[in-house]
Amino acid sequence: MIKVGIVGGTGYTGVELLRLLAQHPEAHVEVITSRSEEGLCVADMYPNLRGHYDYLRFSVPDVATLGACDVVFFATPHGVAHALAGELLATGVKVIDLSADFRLRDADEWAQWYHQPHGAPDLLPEAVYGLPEVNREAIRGARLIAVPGCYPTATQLGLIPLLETGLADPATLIADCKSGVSGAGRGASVGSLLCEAGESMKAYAVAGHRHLPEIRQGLQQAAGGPVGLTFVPHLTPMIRGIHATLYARVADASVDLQALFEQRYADEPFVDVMPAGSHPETRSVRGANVCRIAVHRPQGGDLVVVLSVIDNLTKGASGQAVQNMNILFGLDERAGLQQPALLP
Ligand SMILES: NC(=O)C1=CN([C@@H]2O[C@H](COP(=O)(O)OP(=O)(O)OC[C@H]3O[C@@H](n4cnc5c(N)ncnc54)[C@H](OP(=O)(O)O)[C@@H]3O)[C@@H](O)[C@H]2O)C=CC1
Ligand SMILES: CC(=O)N[C@@H](CCC(=O)OP(=O)(O)O)C(=O)O
Repeated sequence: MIKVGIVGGTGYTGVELLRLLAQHPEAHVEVITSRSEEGLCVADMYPNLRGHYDYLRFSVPDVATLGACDVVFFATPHGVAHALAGELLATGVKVIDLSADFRLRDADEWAQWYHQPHGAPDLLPEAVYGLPEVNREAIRGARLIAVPGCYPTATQLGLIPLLETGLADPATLIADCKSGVSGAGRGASVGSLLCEAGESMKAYAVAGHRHLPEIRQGLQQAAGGPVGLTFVPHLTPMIRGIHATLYARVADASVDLQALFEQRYADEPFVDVMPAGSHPETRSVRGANVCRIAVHRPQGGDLVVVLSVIDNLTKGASGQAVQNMNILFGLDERAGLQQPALLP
């Protein structure tokens, strides 16, 4: 059994890790932290987990306790993994970070977007960006994984088949993305109130969102050169889900895009290329570690529209983190992740 520690057990991604790991055949959660709920039984906070973690109580983050685990997930705000990852790695623990702390290769760029100095630039060279569909081999040998963000996962999976093949104009990409409210974390905020977010929809961070450099970094790797990307996130009245509508110019009308996407993801257990003409819904991925994609070329023109949906908490965070753990420890990549979506 893989001994698992989770730092940040009271947030949305922390409890999603617990939900997924409860069914994992090879992993056992030994430590879960919360500074605010120290001593509380996990099942007392989360009744849906009663019967699964009756032995487990929240404890304050402590390197000695976490250091007895085989792998530690960070489900914490930015900066926490910077402070603790180095010490844990030194004790031989593998670290899988769900925050953005190690996603950008460049420490200065990270500091610019996250408005604080990078807390562990010495660890950046060994951090592996945990998008299995691109970096599976590097993940296998890694000690430190940076799990991609939710918008970046949906956007990159939707666009990379067009960029890797050189088909899309890399200078004119557009990602028009909608997120459920849980993307903003479990902390109380006016913008997340039912009466605020439940009856409205809005764009935000149009001038520049911190996922822009992360998405750009991944797309540039796929394109093998610079990309021009417009990324506009929106907050929508649902609790979970990302819907990315992606636009790219593809001049070559002879290419069978459906076949291209099907071939690119033929061996991927968690990317579902839907039949031509499909309109994937976020409800069809709720609770499932899957990205469903549909590719359209309206009126046969040169503007291609890719629709990409994920659950922000599953393929967009905790499910992808468990997928990384499975690869890291040489397990079946699907272990603990094969449940279908909750809704049709
Ligand atoms: N929500 C989402 O859809 C996604 C989130 N992410 C990323 O995952 C991370 C967690 O997100 P989410 O679960 O939504 O966040 P939440 O705000 O819901 O939860 C944060 C957790 O971190 C703990 N925490 C906060 N500050 C510290 C600290 N200084 N030291 C130790 N623990 C701390 C909190 O517990 P306590 O204060 O009790 O210690 C809490 O359990 C974030 O970096 C987020 O950006 C990534 C992809 C998608
Ligand atoms: C709806 C909403 O607020 N979404 C969050 C992004 C989701 C997320 O947590 O991404 P990181 O892991 O990169 O922080 C936001 O826009 O900041």
